[in-house]
Amino acid sequence: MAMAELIPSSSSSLYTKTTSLQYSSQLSNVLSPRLSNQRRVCLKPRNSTIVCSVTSKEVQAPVSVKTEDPKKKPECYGVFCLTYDLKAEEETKSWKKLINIAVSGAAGMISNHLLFKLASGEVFGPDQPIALKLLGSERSLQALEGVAMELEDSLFPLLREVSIGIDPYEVFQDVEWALLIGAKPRGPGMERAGLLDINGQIFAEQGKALNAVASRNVKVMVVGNPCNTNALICLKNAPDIPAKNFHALTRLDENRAKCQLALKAGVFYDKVSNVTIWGNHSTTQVPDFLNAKIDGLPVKEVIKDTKWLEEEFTQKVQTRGGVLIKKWGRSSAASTAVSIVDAIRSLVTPTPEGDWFSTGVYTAGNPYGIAEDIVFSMPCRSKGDGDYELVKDVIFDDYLWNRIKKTEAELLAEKKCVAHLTGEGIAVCDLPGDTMLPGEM
Ligand SMILES: NC(=O)c1ccc[n+]([C@@H]2O[C@H](COP(=O)([O-])OP(=O)(O)OC[C@H]3O[C@@H](n4cnc5c(N)ncnc54)[C@H](O)[C@@H]3O)[C@@H](O)[C@H]2O)c1
Repeated sequence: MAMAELIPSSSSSLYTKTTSLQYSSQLSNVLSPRLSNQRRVCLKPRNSTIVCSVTSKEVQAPVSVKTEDPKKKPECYGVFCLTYDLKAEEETKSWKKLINIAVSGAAGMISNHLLFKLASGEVFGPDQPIALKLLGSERSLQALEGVAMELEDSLFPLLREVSIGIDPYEVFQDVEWALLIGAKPRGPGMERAGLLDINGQIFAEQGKALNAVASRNVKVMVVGNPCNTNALICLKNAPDIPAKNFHALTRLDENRAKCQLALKAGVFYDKVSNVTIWGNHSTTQVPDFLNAKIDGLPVKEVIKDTKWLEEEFTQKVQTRGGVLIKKWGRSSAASTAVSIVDAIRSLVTPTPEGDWFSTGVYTAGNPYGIAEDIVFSMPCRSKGDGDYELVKDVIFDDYLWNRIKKTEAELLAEKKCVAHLTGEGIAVCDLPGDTMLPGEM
């Protein structure tokens, strides 16, 4: 028999808490309305509290979720306010322990693709139940509710909890993964330095929040641009979390590079491996064709057109995002979400023998001679435990090394621009040219 209580929180608002109920036998009912003898009703009068109620033959219990003061505890949403006896479910289905995943910018375009992939089991596997903690901005709070409604209506069996909020200190509580997508786009006439500052502040605050309330082994994937330097700011503000746990997303660039190499070689893209993106997620990024392979052979043995590799290929990958915006009228969202999935899966599944993947990571003790104390995309391998190691057996030639130095110089300059956000003194911003982010015009 199910029961629900309406519990006043310490503040003026009310939160729904359905307490440790004998809900396990009714789980499938909730997830599968065809079988259900329950009915859930949610009402949100204009400018007021969302009121949900669950009714069944046995239960008539009001369930309430407030929205009045957005700076409060993250809300459980609708059907996700019901709690179930997960233990019984785990026993029957051999499910793993629930993991908490925070997604910021959850009402944005990338998240609109990503959240449904996460909830479907495509990312963490069909035996991994998840809780989604959605962080939005004040402006996007209502849209966040819309996202939560779509998640409800999708009836994902693995999605056990959804909560929404705008305070990272609330939303990041106990999270094991933090996918930091939310950021401000560069407005017309805004300098890159301005973007670094405005978004840097977001990531400084979120770093502090992660440090205060997240799992001590949280893995952080920074997507919001400029993502390398945002990741640096974030990790500097989270001193109690290993710096190694922070990533800047460069997997989309790797995927784009693989596609272009496949196209030129006339092979299907699954034949392309060992592609590294070195450096910054900007137009100084270096897609490495020297170490990449096609069908197990060095790219340069398959594509003999060095001019194409050095000029066209490199430039195509670097500017792909901008070209796509011109065609689409908006920046890449679906392929970015796919690349976030790829990036996470690369950390939670063992890397195939002989291959590697690119991710922007903290350069502490790197074997290549790249400047320390920045976030730089490099080749990595993982045992599938969420951790990674840098690949040692890569080669460099003058072309590759000169390009790496250029992207390194950009990241060192960006770092100086945000010194006020990393606790390293006064910011001095002298960027070597106003490079575009791949997602910009
Ligand atoms: N690293 C990459 O490969 C890559 C690729 C594409 C886009 N991006 C970047 O990802 C970011 C998001 O892109 P999008 O297309 O989803 O943008 P979007 O504008 O559709 O969504 C961004 C969302 O973030 C929210 N937001 C803003 N500030 C926030 C904050 N402080 N906390 C939480 N949420 C906040 C906004 O309200 C909005 O809903 C951008 O910075 C974009 O440049 C990175």
